[in-house]
Amino acid sequence: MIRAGIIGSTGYAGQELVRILLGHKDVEIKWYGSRSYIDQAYASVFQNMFQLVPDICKGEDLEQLCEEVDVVFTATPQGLCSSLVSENVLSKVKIIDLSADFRIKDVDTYEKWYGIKHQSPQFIEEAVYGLCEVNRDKIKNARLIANPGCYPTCSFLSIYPLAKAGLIDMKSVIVDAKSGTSGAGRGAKVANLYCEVNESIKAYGVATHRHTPEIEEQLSYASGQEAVINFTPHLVPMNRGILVTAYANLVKDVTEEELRKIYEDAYKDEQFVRFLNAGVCPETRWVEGSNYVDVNVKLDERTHRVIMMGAMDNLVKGAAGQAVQNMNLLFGLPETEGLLMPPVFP
Ligand SMILES: NC(=O)C1=CN([C@@H]2O[C@H](COP(=O)(O)OP(=O)(O)OC[C@H]3O[C@@H](n4cnc5c(N)ncnc54)[C@H](OP(=O)(O)O)[C@@H]3O)[C@@H](O)[C@H]2O)C=CC1
Ligand SMILES: CC(=O)N[C@@H](CCC(=O)OP(=O)(O)O)C(=O)O
Repeated sequence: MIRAGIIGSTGYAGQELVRILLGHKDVEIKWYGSRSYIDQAYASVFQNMFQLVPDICKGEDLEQLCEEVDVVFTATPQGLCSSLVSENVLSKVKIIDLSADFRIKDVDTYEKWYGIKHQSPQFIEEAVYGLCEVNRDKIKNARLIANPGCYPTCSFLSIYPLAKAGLIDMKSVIVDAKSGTSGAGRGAKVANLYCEVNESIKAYGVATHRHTPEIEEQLSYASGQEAVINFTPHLVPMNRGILVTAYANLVKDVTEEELRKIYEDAYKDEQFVRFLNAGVCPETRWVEGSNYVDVNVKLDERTHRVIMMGAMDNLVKGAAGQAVQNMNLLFGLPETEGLLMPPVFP
């Protein structure tokens, strides 16, 4: 059995990790980490876990946790994981960090977009960006995984096949993205109150959102060119889900059939990326509660642009599901273990 600890188990991403790991036959959760609910029953925080989780919440103590578990998930705010990780910790356990601390290779870029000082830049180079579909082999031997961001996962997987094929102008990419409010976390904020969010939709972080450099970096690796994108996220009145509609200029003439063949080839062996039939647009409701990303592509001959679409559950493939996918790779398990639950509907 793999012994797991979750720092931040009482957040939205953390509680989703608990739900997924409880259904994983090779994992036992040993540590339900919290800041606000120390010594309280986990099931008193999340009543859906009544009679399923008898454990109490514990404070964050990575040095002690290292002695008790094989893998630690940090589902905590930006800056916490980088303030805890050390050579001693990494010599004892695998760390899967759901925050952005180790996603961006250039520390100045991280500090500029996140507005905080990085606490352990010495581990950035070694950290592996945990996008399993692209970095599978590197992930298997890693000690420290930077679990990708939610918007970046959906944006990148929607665009990746054409970026890799060199068919789009990497300075023309526009990503229009929408997220349910669980993406903003469980902490109380006026902007996320029911009356502020319900029956409304708004853009936010326009031209300044911190996921912009993460998406650009990964698209640059995939295409071998410098990617410069416009990324505009929107908050929509639903609990879960991310929808991406991305646009780019084609750099050469191509048919819709050729575009579709590129996607088919890119994703034919990927269990969690579903390339939809022609004409079907991804919808968040068809992936909710699952680790699937649905993608599709459409050629607009009139404008000589391509439209790339994706839908995914921000808490599953965008956070906890992807973290478990990474854990499976780290421990030599089938990548899909514990993750094949079908989407829920309605
Ligand atoms: N929500 C999402 O869709 C996604 C989130 N992520 C990332 O996952 C991480 C968690 O996000 P999310 O679950 O939304 O956030 P939440 O605000 O819902 O949860 C934050 C968690 O971190 C704990 N925490 C906060 N400060 C500390 C601290 N100083 N020491 C120990 N624990 C602390 C909180 O504990 P307590 O509740 O007990 O105070 C809580 O369990 C973030 O880095 C986020 O960027 C990544 C992808 C998607
Ligand atoms: C709706 C909403 O507010 N979403 C969050 C992104 C989700 C998140 O937690 O960020 P990471 O994926 O980088 O971890 C935001 O825009 O800041």
